[in-house]
Amino acid sequence: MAFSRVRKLDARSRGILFRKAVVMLCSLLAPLILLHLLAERCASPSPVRGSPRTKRLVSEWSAGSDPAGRAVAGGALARARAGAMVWQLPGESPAPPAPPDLVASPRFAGKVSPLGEGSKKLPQALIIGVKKGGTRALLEFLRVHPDIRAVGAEPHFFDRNYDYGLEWYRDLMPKTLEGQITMEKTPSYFVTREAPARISAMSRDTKLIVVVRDPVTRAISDYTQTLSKKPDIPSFESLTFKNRTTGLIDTSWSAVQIGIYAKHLDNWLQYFPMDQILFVSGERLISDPAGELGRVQDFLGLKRIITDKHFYFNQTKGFPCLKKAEGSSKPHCLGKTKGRTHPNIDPEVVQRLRDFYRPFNMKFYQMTGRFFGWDN
Ligand SMILES: Nc1ncnc2c1ncn2[C@@H]1O[C@H](COP(=O)(O)OS(=O)(=O)O)[C@@H](OP(=O)(O)O)[C@H]1O
Repeated sequence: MAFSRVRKLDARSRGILFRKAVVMLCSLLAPLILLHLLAERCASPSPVRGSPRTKRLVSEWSAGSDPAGRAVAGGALARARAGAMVWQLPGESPAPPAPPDLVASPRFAGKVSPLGEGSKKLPQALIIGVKKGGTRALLEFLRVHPDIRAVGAEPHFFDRNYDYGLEWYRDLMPKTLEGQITMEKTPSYFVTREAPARISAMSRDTKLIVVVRDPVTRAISDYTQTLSKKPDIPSFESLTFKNRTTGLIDTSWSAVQIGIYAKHLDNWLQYFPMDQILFVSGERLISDPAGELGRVQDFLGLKRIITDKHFYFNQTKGFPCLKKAEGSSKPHCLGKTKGRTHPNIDPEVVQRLRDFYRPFNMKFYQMTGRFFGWDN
């Protein structure tokens, strides 16, 4: 009995001793393990937690950008510069790289303040027409110029919104710095009777730009746009004539009316001298955008900054596009409402319209001193 008690006590004390040893060992090892883990965490990059966007931003940042967020070689901007493929459609050749003077655009070299400095001014130049002439393309291309600032939407001030007053109009404008030109485009001005007097009242020095296009194609383009919104309208052929049998053209139909350029121009010449109006060929704006843009920059008294280096021809779109749009590093084509497929029109009707427009076109060539070649 005594022997067994001694043996029991021995076993208990051995157990206590063992537990104490384990506790001591643990308290010695724990800080060591903790130190080791911390050291490892500092040595290797931490996994990025959060949304895919956060992960992308962090990886772009670590791929190369300075602390201010400007990407350096290998970073977001560098990839975007080389990233014409973002816009590429299957089977399409990639957009050529943007010209270096675009990459280091003066726009981002302090001319336009990211802090929104400058003041809103009334436009010094307007794209007044014509509807479906290529006015959006011209404005988008001009906006690449660091000395041009323009409203994206059509203000329709001198036709629909005149009663709101000039202060309302000015307020729509973007802020500009000294030497920059404020612009807007509203193609309906060209055919608005009151527009020349109203624009002249704002400033007699306003420079006017009119993009003109073969009036027959323009009429079909106009009709195509209406058809896309109202598929139930009568055919182009039936809308063209007052009386199809006599072949009398319905000149009150706006699609026909707008193309009588010489008549509308007469109205403008009551208020503006010819040298204050520039006519841009809608056809050449497609076949040689840089050439037409050169003329526009000269007319606006600007340095020829927009050149053929800024454009590439997008085979799928079938139109010239910008290698880099304003304020962006990506290639940019106009949207799908620009460059629609036109319906087939009865060739006899097309010929009848050509005959109708010919004398007005001749007059227009004479007035403008430029032969647009619509009657070849
Ligand atoms: N680069 C480029 N990309 C796409 N489209 C171009 C371009 N240049 C000129 N065009 C022609 O512009 C036509 C539309 O003219 P507008 O912009 O003046 O139309 S609108 O009056 O503002 O609705 C549009 O007419 P449709 O082809 O009938 O759609 C185009 O032919």
